[in-house]
Amino acid sequence: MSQRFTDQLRAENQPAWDNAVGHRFVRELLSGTVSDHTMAAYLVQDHRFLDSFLTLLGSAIATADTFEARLRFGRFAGMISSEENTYFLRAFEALGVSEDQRAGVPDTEPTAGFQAIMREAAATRNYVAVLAVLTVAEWLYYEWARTLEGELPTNFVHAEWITLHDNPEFVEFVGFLRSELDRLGPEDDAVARDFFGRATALELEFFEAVYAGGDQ
Ligand SMILES: Cc1ncc(C[n+]2csc(CCO)c2C)c(N)n1
Repeated sequence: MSQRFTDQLRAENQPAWDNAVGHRFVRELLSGTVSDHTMAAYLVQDHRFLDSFLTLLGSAIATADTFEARLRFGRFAGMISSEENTYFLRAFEALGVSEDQRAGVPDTEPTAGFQAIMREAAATRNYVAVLAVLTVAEWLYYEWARTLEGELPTNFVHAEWITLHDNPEFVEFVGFLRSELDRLGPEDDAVARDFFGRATALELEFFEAVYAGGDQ
């Protein structure tokens, strides 16, 4: 059997993919040893990621070529607008990060880069471009979350960030995204490769940026 299109894309983007999945931030998160300073720096940036991500999901709803896919994206958009946003707010409270403090933190370069690529993919009105960015963002997160060995960390800020990315609904959604990109990506190969590659590089840079400021 020939290799899945999404497996080819991932293979083409090693080692960036593997370096993101096995990043220091991921290792510290899974073992519950990530410092509050680092976790707060990460979550402040990631909360902004979520905003652009919803724009991209809106574009997926608009450009998908089947009713079933539109329904699937619609359900997912509802889920992340409720449960996931609540996680961020509870985490900020537990970490003692106020709304004013958050507002005073500038976007890191990878955060700005992600916002730009998500807007760019959405503006193409090309379902393949949208799928390529969404697939990286979801699949790569599932790939690190599933590497947990043993017990979840006791701190809910750590534990919930892991279970959000490794639970049956999420696994099903990653499978759906991959099958959509496997189905349509080969017809628009250059676009799929371009967006997939750039999004993977940004995922690695996003983790790197968390440690760039020192004082960890
Ligand atoms: C830089 C960055 N990349 C990917 C994700 C993963 N992600 C973003 S939105 C979303 C949907 C619901 O969880 C998921 C999985 C992230 N959080 N931050």
